[in-house]
Amino acid sequence: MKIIADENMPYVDALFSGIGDIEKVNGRTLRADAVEKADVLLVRSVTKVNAALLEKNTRLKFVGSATIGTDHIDLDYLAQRGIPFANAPGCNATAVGEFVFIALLELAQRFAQPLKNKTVGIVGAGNTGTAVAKCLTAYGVNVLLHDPLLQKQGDIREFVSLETVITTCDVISLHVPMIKSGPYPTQHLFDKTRLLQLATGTWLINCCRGDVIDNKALLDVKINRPDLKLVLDVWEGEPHPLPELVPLVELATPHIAGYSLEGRARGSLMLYEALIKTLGYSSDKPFKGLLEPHWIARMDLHQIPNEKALLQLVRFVYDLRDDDRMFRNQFLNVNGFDHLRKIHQHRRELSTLTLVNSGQLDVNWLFNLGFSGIEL
Ligand SMILES: NC(=O)C1=CN([C@@H]2O[C@H](COP(=O)(O)OP(=O)(O)OC[C@H]3O[C@@H](n4cnc5c(N)ncnc54)[C@H](O)[C@@H]3O)[C@@H](O)[C@H]2O)C=CC1
Ligand SMILES: O=C(O)C(=O)[C@H](O)COP(=O)(O)O
Repeated sequence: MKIIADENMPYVDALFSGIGDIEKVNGRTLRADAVEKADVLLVRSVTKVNAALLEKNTRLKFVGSATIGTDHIDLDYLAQRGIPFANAPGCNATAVGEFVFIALLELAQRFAQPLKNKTVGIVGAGNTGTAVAKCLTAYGVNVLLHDPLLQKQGDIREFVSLETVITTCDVISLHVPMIKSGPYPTQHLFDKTRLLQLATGTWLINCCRGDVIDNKALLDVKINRPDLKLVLDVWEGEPHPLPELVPLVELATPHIAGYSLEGRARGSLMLYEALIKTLGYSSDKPFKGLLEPHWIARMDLHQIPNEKALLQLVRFVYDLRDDDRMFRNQFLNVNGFDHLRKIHQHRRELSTLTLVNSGQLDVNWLFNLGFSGIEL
């Protein structure tokens, strides 16, 4: 069996080598000739899987995408050809949740505006939006959710309108899929009109898809609104973001909000499990066996951390400023964006740091936030 896998998908050898011969490819430049002989195709968000890519292939038994987003997959075409498909919903939710939380702690310190006093509006309350809400709620931040689809489906959480989010929230974090049509499209959901409605001093975060914000309009608005603070992990026109926009963004990263090692390992493992189910085999790969232990084992807590100390604590695990710095140095290089994504190996989740509570401190909120904990 021939397995063609994106070279940026970790743990492919550990998981799939017993199933077939693996060929690793650049997913961004993948073309029909290269997948002609594939029995299994494993992709990431940069590969458009459609009739043009698969026209020469008559043997494909499975397509997997190690992502939650499926906007790069022609699902109707796969269904029409009877090719089983799986993606990896939720694999990177914790990573995105922690990324947004850490970004907000960074902005709070930078602008001396405590995060605790802010109201955060989350647009799209699925896997990643819920993970952001979990971190913020654990820390005691007020959160408002907007998700008309979940609201209609009877989700018991409280929801507000998009207008309420835009006009009343101090922070807005976007977590919707890329949808071009239908009753709730998200392409340019934040167009010039909505961007102009943002309240003074709003912090706007986009970790879902670049096209959810009209980036040209954002540039125009931001030039005249220094009060707006932006965190962008995703960009229109990836891998070539608008060059004038990047310097105006507080924290700028190359679509890596979901790139914890744990999140990426979960994505590969979910595809492995879906493939062996499709083939009728049984699973024998434990998640824990895939990951290397983290270099920080445990840390003693002697007092309850304030917001500044909390930021120092999370920076031990993941310092978002490193990714921001590398991005600013590289984004103008032709392959800079993709290069940074390819070499991204340095991020773990908060659970890799065990906090030892030897002083009977009231720190359950830290464990709810994601750190591992031991009570002595
Ligand atoms: N930057 C990164 O590394 C990552 C980006 N993503 C992107 O984020 C998106 C969301 O991821 P998940 O939360 O895991 O997906 P999800 O499918 O679990 O949640 C998306 C939510 O958005 C809601 N939604 C859809 N249209 C909406 C609209 N017009 N207004 C408000 N809510 C709407 C849906 O009802 C759903 O609850 C993905 O589709 C993907 O494009 C996801 C993971 C990592
Ligand atoms: O899950 C998604 O959807 C994402 O956007 C991934 O986190 C990142 O996508 P890749 O480009 O690495 O597949």
